[in-house]
Amino acid sequence: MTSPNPHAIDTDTLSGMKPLRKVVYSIGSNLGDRQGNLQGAVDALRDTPDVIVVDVSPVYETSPVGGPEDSPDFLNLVVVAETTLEPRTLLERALAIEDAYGRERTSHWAPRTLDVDLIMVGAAVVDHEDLRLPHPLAHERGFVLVPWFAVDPQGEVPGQGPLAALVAEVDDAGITRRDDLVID
Ligand SMILES: Nc1ncnc2c1ncn2[C@@H]1O[C@H](COP(=O)(O)OP(=O)(O)OP(=O)(O)O)[C@@H](O)[C@H]1O
Ligand SMILES: Nc1nc2c(c(=O)[nH]1)N=C(CO)CN2
Repeated sequence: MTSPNPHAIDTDTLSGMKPLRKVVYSIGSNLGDRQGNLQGAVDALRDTPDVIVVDVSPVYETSPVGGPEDSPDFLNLVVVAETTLEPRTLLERALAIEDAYGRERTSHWAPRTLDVDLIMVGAAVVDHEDLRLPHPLAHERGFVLVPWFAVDPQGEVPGQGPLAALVAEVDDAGITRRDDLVID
């Protein structure tokens, strides 16, 4: 008779485990204390149960894409994390973090103290009015691709391909790395 394997995990335990998925956030601010707002958002993500922050990109100063003509420049960064949470729970948390930083929902693409967008959650594909994944514009936005590529050169936008190829195509005029602005 063989003795039981002390390292074995029973199948009930395994089937109850939620998969760990990669989640990528794009965070931007173009009003108020822009660096402080980004730092606050990163801290809030780190404080989120079941979200493990793996990488925080450098900060980039970026020209506004869309929005009013007099829109101020943004500071942008990207956070790469791992999570067992569902996309909708992640969205609720992202919106709560925006609200905590005084975000007023005025017009689409209006200047904002804090914008926390979900770019991808594993291989999830969602197409609802209030949640679209992967983010439908991520693959063409330099302010997302450039920071993301800096910390995750092997990354991919699901359905769109490797970051290395996407970043090579994107217009990076108006995107300046700000190593003087450090996020802890
Ligand atoms: N992937 C996503 N991440 C965050 N919000 C999303 C996503 N998909 C849809 N939304 C919805 O978009 C709303 C936010 O609209 P908002 O005006 O802030 O868009 P935006 O961030 O300015 O524009 P864009 O969608 O071009 O990034 C949220 O209330 C949310 O329900
Ligand atoms: N440079 C820049 N432009 C934008 C940004 C942003 O974060 N950075 N966010 C937008 C809506 O999500 C629209 N335009």
